[in-house]
Amino acid sequence: MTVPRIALTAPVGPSSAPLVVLGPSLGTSTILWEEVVPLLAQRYRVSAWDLPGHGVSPKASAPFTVTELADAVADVAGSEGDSSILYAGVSLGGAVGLELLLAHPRFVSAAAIVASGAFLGGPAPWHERAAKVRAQGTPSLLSQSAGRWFAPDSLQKRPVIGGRLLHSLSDADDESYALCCEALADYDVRERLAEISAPTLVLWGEHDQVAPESKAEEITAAIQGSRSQRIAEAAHLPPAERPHAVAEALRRFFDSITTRRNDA
Ligand SMILES: O=C(O)CCC(=O)CC(=O)O
Repeated sequence: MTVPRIALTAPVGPSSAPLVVLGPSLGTSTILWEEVVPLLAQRYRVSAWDLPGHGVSPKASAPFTVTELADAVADVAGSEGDSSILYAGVSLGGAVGLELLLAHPRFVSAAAIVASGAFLGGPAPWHERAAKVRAQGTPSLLSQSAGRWFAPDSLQKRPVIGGRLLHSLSDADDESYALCCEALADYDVRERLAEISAPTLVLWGEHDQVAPESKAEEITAAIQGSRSQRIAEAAHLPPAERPHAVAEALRRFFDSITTRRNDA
């Protein structure tokens, strides 16, 4: 395994504000968070990262684990000079969030896990998807992914961002996408959730079939003090489908951490 390389956008927001780092779901890019960033940047410095071979991150050519992706995020976010960060990630980006809380508990002071879970299906479906992408490319996933990503009305209501996200998928590097699938094949932190003590918020889309409410409940049942919140009219990509609802939930959550810190 080799540590994958990822790119982080330059932070936007007040220069002395706490840093919020936002992570993508598989097949998407920083576009996923584009409408949330300005809403959070009123109070936070906000950066987003791209998966290997997606958006502007370099392609991957060797296997990596979700833990190693989390190490890469901690490494690039650490180069911003903050002693700790706040984090939110969607699906694979949420899995990275749980790994960050486990492996970098001093650096990640709170995380929001969005449309994700402690286990995302296991080896068989991910190896199957990796093989399909290596044989036929990411464009072969478009219609099925669109069906899973968006709630019934989301694409009609938000065709521009929906279309751009689907372009992120067809533009993603095939081998990097396949390597992300293989990282998810081996991902399972269910037995380790109770080790997490940092504040954790779980957001789930009411129409999400990839990470439904049961996955959110599995996390909140195991992490003491964590809580979950449903995002209505969203499926697997709530930040793009309901940016204001997601930004509001994140802002309340992060404000509760930073207020506590300021009062201490
Ligand atoms: O979104 C992820 O990071 C993993 C789940 C997934 O692949 C969703 C999809 O494309 O159908």
